[in-house]
Amino acid sequence: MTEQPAIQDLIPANHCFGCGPDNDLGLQIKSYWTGQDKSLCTFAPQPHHSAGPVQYINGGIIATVIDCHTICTAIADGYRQAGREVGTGDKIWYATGRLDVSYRAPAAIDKPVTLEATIVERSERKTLLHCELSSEGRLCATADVVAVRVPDGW
Ligand SMILES: CC(C)(COP(=O)(O)OP(=O)(O)OC[C@H]1O[C@@H](n2cnc3c(N)ncnc32)[C@H](O)[C@@H]1OP(=O)(O)O)[C@@H](O)C(=O)NCCC(=O)NCCSC(=O)Cc1ccccc1
Repeated sequence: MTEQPAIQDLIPANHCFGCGPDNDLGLQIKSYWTGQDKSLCTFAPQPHHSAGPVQYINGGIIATVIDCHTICTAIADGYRQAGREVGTGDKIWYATGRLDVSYRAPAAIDKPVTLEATIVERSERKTLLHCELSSEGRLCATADVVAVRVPDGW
């Protein structure tokens, strides 16, 4: 799994709070392909990512890691569909058009969460993804995401 480079480490000039290697104060999540249409991310929250109760992860942080894991998966898939390695040739860039998160159970702040994204549908302008976030084997959040292809200069 970790022998392949993280998708985020191949995307050039990414300053995103959730997934940009170029954002020193960001979460810097890393995503990896696990199959043709599936990808995985493991995120270790820090104490300051808590909700009101210190033992659980903040909902916005959960939404952010889901957002970034799925959008980076859509970007990597865009390169795959174009027959290119991520980061080569003209830049392929997607933005979040829709992020629909269901919070099903609280996620512990002191345990890593795993995110599994699946590409459900793709067309020229958009990619639909489903994501499941689990903590200690328990499903804590599910999400459906619309990633929309945007121009290089976006
Ligand atoms: C780009 C877009 C989302 C859509 O542009 P438009 O010109 O309006 O697009 P157009 O009308 O040509 O539709 C094309 C296709 O897409 C569909 N569709 C469109 N919208 C929606 C929707 N809302 N919901 C559902 N579907 C929608 C539409 O039906 C059509 O489908 P079709 O092909 O007919 O089947 C624009 O509204 C925007 O910029 N929003 C702000 C985005 C933003 O700020 N996001 C947060 C920051 S990014 C981030 O944080 C992640 C990140 C991390 C790391 C690195 C990079 C990113």
